[in-house]
Amino acid sequence: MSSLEEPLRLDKLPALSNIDQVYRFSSGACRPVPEDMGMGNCWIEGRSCSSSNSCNEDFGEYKQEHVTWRRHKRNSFHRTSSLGRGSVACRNMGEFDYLSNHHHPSCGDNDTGESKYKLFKGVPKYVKIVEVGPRDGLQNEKTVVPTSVKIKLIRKLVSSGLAVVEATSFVSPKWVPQLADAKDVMEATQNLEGVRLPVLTPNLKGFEAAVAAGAKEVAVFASASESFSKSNINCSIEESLVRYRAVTSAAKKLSIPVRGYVSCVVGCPVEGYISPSKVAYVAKELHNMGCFEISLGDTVGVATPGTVLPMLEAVMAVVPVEKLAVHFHDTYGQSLPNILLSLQMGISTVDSSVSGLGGCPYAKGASGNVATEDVVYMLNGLGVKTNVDMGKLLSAGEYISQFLGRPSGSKTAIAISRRDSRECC
Ligand SMILES: CC(C)(COP(=O)([O-])OP(=O)([O-])OC[C@H]1O[C@@H](n2cnc3c(N)ncnc32)[C@H](O)[C@@H]1OP(=O)([O-])[O-])[C@@H](O)C(=O)NCCC(=O)NCCSC(=O)C[C@@](C)(O)CC(=O)[O-]
Repeated sequence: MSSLEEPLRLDKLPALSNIDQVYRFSSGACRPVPEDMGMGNCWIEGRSCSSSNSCNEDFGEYKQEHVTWRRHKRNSFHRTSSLGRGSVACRNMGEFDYLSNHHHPSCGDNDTGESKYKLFKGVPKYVKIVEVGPRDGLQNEKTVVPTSVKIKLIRKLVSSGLAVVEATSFVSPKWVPQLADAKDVMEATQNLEGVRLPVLTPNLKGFEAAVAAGAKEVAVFASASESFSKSNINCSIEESLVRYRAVTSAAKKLSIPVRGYVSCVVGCPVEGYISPSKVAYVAKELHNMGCFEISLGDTVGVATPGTVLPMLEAVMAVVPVEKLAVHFHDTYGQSLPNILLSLQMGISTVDSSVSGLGGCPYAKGASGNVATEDVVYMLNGLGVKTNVDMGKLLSAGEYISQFLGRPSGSKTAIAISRRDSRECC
């Protein structure tokens, strides 16, 4: 038994033998080609690359292709919503713009020969952010958030340029009452343009309800921990894989893309340390059944770069890196270093939650997801594109934090709002 109150002890962590290991994964901004989604239409962004993940080292033209939907143009950092005094609109973004966009050579640049930049070489030029705030963020709130607030939050997030916003879950309302309005949320948002709105489906019943409500993309969620699987979805890992094969096969018939989650990829609230081979097994099964992307979730937020590295190594041995995403909770404040390491290893899809909302109702003690604002700030600082307008993102975070009546969980949002209250008043 391990307690969430204590981080995984050093003696339980696999040794981080050599930072050079990271260089082996410098695959750059490899993106899946459209057919790789397995099901339905999809979009790709980035350079094409071979199945071996070894991108052409000529960091030339960065390609953007869109297949089925309109993309938002990248908005200027200065263009913000028109809120009142002290809010996003009155921000003097000048200094912040410099700090957050100050350019460091990333993988898109020619080698400067400067050793200090070598560590950034594997970092992709574009990172797709999967915003999970409306689902993961709100599923654990004590008070149920009204449907109209959820819909407004989703609209605000979409208007910030986020290309994927996980909208809700079609799970049992007895298990997660906060998302009992999934049908209404989906129906009100399904026609938003320029965005994908996946929803969680734990079984065929949820899948059918999601499709009936207009969902065009779904996600299944397995676990690398037997105990967590039982407490979260009331079945064993193997039973869950049987259910998910039924979902992916039904989805394939309708050309609906399915994302797969693996929870507890480093630690479990009951079992403690989870071995990388267990994570790799579940990830491979999800990939084999047709999931176009596998998101690796540190559900309880205990991971550090020292535990993320061997876990990713094991998973990348069985699932192509361009099909992987990372999903960190920030319980121990390790999300950003974990994300940076993941990027260095070639991963270019990151899950996050506006204002750092979140936590799983079946992972007691776990805190919210890494805040989207903090991820965007770090990526801007690395010179990595996200297509997210920080001003509009801050406005979405401000909106939901005000509604919930508590300060944002994003350090970036807090820093900017403190600075603005000094400068604007
Ligand atoms: C999986 C079940 C449904 C099994 O729940 P169960 O009780 O074992 O299922 P059951 O088949 O015995 O059905 C019980 C009742 O639920 C109904 N039911 C059955 N399925 C559905 C459905 N899809 N939608 C609506 N209702 C459903 C079913 O019709 C029945 O209704 P009753 O006859 O009692 O009135 C339940 O355990 C459940 O809903 N669990 C979801 C828990 C959840 O959402 N957890 C949070 C997800 S977060 C996570 O997993 C981590 C992640 C993804 O964020 C990544 C990370 O952070 O690491």
